[in-house]
Amino acid sequence: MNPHTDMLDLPALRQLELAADAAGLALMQRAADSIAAWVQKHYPPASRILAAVGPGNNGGDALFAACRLRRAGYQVEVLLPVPGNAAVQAALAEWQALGGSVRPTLPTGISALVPELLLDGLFGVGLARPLEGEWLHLIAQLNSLPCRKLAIDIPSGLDAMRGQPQGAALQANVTLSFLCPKPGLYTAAGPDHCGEVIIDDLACPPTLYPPTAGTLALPDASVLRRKRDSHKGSHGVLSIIGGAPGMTGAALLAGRAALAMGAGKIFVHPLDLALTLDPLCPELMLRPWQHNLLIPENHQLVVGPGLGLSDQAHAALSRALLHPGSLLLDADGLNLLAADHGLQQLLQQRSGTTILTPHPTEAARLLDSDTASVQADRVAAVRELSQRFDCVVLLKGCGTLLARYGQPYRLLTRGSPSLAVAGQGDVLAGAIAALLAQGMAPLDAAHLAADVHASAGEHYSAQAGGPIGLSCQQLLPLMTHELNHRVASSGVPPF
Ligand SMILES: NC(=O)C1=CN([C@@H]2O[C@H](COP(=O)(O)OP(=O)(O)OC[C@H]3O[C@@H](n4cnc5c(N)ncnc54)[C@H](OP(=O)(O)O)[C@@H]3O)[C@@H](O)[C@H]2O)[C@@H](O)CC1
Ligand SMILES: [K+]
Repeated sequence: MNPHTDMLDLPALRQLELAADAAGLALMQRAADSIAAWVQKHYPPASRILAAVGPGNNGGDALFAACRLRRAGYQVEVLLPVPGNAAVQAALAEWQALGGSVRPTLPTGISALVPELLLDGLFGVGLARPLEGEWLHLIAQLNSLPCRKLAIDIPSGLDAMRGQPQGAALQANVTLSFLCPKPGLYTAAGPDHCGEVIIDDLACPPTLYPPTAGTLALPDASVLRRKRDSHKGSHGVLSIIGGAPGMTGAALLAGRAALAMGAGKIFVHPLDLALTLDPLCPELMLRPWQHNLLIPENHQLVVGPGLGLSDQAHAALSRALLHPGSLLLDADGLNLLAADHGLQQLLQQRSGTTILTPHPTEAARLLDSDTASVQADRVAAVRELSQRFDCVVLLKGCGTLLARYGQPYRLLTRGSPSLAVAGQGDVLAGAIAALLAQGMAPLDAAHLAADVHASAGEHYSAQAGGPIGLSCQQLLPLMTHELNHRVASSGVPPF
């Protein structure tokens, strides 16, 4: 267990808290120390701080931190809307012994009292249901304060495991989270509510942690290191089936991305018979799809970019599912699969690994569900898909998730809205297949390719001054650069 990258399910997190309590670790005091240390690092003494204290231990963290900050000379106000639990009462006794008072509400029009920093300690991982009534009003009031906001453990109102606001959620600039990362900080609406995320393990010994459920740790890229004594055949072969009339660009983009990510040889089999050359990327070998097309076993096969839903597309997918090597299904490859139990049976009989790369709506079709339900619990959705289809699954969207049944799920912390444009799914499919072709294990290939893709999107935003206007052609060189960098910095450093 690495407490900075590994994640627990909620029952396991509760188990850890109990174990720490039994070991006499006084985690709440450590949490308060951590909050006070962060404030002292960023704000000079005498700064105005407002601590919003909720009814549970999250409130206890905030109020004990308020005591430390008052002692250190800060001007601290405490907002305590309801009487809290025993921990809050203990903190309150200390606060009152220091001469502090509390206010139950925020006055409206509080311009005289605007703090420089809000400590958000209303709710943490104990949020048990959607917020209602006065709590909604209070979150709105706090969000409208023109000051920076530090969320304690998790922005109040945000579901720590799912990343969804429950009625409303605090909009933080920084989130200081304890013991281990929580998936809700990084997926769905989490990143838009958390700001910068800092993990403090509170010096809790790794031996106390229960088994992990998921991880933020990235796969090692050293398997992609190249020998000087290598040739194009050393770097794998892949075939792409897709590119129906009107959608030929999708298959070409997948092929170009595979080239940018280092695949040795790339065949594109468009369903549009008129497409025989990519003039911008003549390295791609275009062989229009025919019903008797035979894909050699050693080819990594991608089916879906621009495939369409025609009878011909269906025939291409049926045949592809018999491919003995690994197979990646994307876009209409997934939509055809979702709509046909016969194809699903063929998938279950496959001997090679299959990777599914749905966006949330495609995932919903595969699960006979709807997009909102998938987004409401993205971790559950990706795990269920990987179990139901016995595949490696990559669920796109903010905080991309990956799962293979029986292994900890993986979660990407990187990403950029620059990638929310046409063609990026095709690029990602080609990129994953390229890493498979070069010998990476399927889950690692999908994970590393997605992270390189996400990082390249971040680099674009930084270079272009914002996320608008990214084309696939602009992204590919950034991906190549990022991948080379990952490989060069992997494994044992060279002399
Ligand atoms: N334990 C430890 O070792 C450590 C814990 N730590 C800290 O504790 C936090 C977890 O504390 P926690 O379990 O007390 O839960 P917390 O988030 O404060 O809220 C629970 C309270 O909220 C209430 N409530 C819930 N939903 C509600 C709603 N919709 N609307 C209104 N009320 C609602 C709920 O009431 P009830 O559901 O019982 O009615 C209960 O009163 C964690 O995030 C971290 O900050 C750290 O110090 C490290 C060590
Ligand atoms: K909070």
